[in-house]
Amino acid sequence: MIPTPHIELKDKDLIAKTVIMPGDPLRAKYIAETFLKDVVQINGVRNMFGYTGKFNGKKVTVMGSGMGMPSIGIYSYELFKFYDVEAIIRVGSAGAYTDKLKLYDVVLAKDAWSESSYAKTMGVTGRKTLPATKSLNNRLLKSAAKVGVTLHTETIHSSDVFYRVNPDEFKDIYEKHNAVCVEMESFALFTNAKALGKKAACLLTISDSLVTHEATTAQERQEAFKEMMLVALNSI
Ligand SMILES: O=P(O)(O)O[C@H]1O[C@H](CO)[C@@H](O)[C@H]1O
Ligand SMILES: O=c1cc[nH]c(=O)[nH]1
Repeated sequence: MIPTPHIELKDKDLIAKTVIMPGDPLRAKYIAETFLKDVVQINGVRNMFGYTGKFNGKKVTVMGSGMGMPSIGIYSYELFKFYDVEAIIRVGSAGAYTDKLKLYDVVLAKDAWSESSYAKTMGVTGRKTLPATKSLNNRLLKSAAKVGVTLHTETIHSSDVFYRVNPDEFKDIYEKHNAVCVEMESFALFTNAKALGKKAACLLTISDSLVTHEATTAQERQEAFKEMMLVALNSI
């Protein structure tokens, strides 16, 4: 069934087996322009830009997911199911729930805890915690060691809500679920991987802290996450 409703490409060979997926489509463009050679654009529907190119001679696709679980749910499902993608590595920003994490620290999600009903709705599990794919995480850990980046391998919180009525709720989530930071997509990504027998992982750079209230600018978020991107690219 290609093209799909949200990806316009007719030739699935133009999409690599591994897709690196930031939330922001402009970050996808930046990664393609900065790190890849022989780049072709593979999607522009709804401005959800995707590109395929070569990194160190290896084919890789980078494509935006949009924000939140419904959005990454659509794109990751179409890539896994209809474009024969085997692995998706999300590269995102996250808010720290503990002062042990500093701005620009890089977290590798061991698993994602969520209040979301996404996994239940998909018939995958009623559990609220889903793991990343271990073999893919091991590849990312090896890559990080090679490029000299420290990864904090931890449980993360995948939230349906960015603006909470009670901004202090994060303290409870940190204590009860050991989730060290918050983002908004991994739980759906891990669900789709499990549903379709594929691989998924998530690297996050700390962009702000709910504890200290420090924050990065939008421009910094778009461009300054090079360490995480190099870990993802060198794992391929
Ligand atoms: O930087 P990205 O990948 O978009 O990730 C985080 O940033 C967005 C919120 O600002 C959410 O998508 C959250 O998961
Ligand atoms: O989802 C997110 C991402 C970054 N910072 C937050 O507070 N939440």
